[in-house]
Amino acid sequence: MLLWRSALQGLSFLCLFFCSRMGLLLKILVPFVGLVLAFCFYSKEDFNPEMLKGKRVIVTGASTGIGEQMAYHLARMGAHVLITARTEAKLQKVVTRCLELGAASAHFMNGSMEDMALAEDVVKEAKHLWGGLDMLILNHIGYTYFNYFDGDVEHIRKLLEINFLSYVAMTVSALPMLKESGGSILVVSSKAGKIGIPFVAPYSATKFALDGFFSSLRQELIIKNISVSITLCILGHIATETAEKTVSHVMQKPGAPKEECALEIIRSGALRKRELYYPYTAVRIPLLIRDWAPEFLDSLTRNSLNVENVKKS
Ligand SMILES: NC(=O)C1=CN([C@@H]2O[C@H](COP(=O)(O)OP(=O)(O)OC[C@H]3O[C@@H](n4cnc5c(N)ncnc54)[C@H](OP(=O)(O)O)[C@@H]3O)[C@@H](O)[C@H]2O)C=CC1
Ligand SMILES: C[C@H](CCC(=O)NCC(=O)O)[C@H]1CC[C@H]2[C@@H]3C(=O)C[C@@H]4C[C@H](O)CC[C@]4(C)[C@H]3CC[C@]12C
Repeated sequence: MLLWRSALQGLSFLCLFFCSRMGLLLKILVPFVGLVLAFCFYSKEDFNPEMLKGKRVIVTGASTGIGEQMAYHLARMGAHVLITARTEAKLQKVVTRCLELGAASAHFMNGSMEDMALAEDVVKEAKHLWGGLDMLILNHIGYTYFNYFDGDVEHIRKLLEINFLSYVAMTVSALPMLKESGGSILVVSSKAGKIGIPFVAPYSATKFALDGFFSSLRQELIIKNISVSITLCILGHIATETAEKTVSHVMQKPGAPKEECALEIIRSGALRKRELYYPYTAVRIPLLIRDWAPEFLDSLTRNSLNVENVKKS
């Protein structure tokens, strides 16, 4: 089977390479290669929602968007959830809904992840509530603009605190409990954390940092035979309220559904996948092109946006 998959992958790469030169890539081979690779890599392994029953799960950035939907899926699966964000009223509503949906328990802690002490306190609260932790879902992001980089280095520093260093701080605090439970870390990242996308330079820097840190940490856990999985979730455009408000004027297609995205993140973490690509074709194909024809990918990405609608600063 492995030989079969390697042969298919090699054939797919060759097709991509030759047809990218002949300009056929866009119309014929991208869907074909996407299907082939989806067949190779994306078999619906047997995920069972029962896997999450009674599991103790922290979800950050869960007052709205993808994080909110992940909380609801976990509740339906009978997990214990501890959710975080800044807005207490929204968190309270999500907790109430989680209990209605069947969560084994549901609690929240509100505050900004600019504060590393909060990052650590959330993990301490999980220990206090449950005596342990099975899954840490790192999902929150700070506010970012979608425009030409304006030279504001302080914005990048602040975004690194919220989008990257707080993820590291929570991981450091949670690792002892995750080692004990053989648990999982799910790191929500972006296509903008793997390839160059215009108008998101500060945000993209924080997502690339996540890949570097957690991919290195995963290697160390394997070397030390520590059974804690790390799943890096590479997302394309998802139809959350914030994303639609931020980019609807430049996107040529609607975002993917946040509910399905949330379920795929949980599924990939429960199956201890190395990486999740969602939507599969919109994310996996560009990553394959990235290393074979980077300039071609850059032009594809620019052409996918209504660049003229972004005001030049
Ligand atoms: N939507 C998309 O197109 C894509 C999303 N992603 C990733 O998916 C994840 C979720 O995105 P999405 O659901 O769209 O984001 P949303 O903006 O919908 O949600 C962000 C969450 O983070 C919380 N948050 C914001 N600022 C802070 C802060 N300073 N400290 C703590 N929490 C904070 C928000 O709550 P509150 O304001 O109450 O604090 C909210 O719960 C992110 O990691 C994002 O990078 C990746 C690719 C595409
Ligand atoms: C515009 C990006 C997608 C470009 C692309 O893939 N085009 C080809 C195609 O669509 O097939 C978006 C990919 C990632 C998005 C950004 C992100 O990672 C999350 C942020 C979430 C925040 O709430 C709003 C803006 C985001 C920066 C979001 C903007 C759109 C993307 C860059």
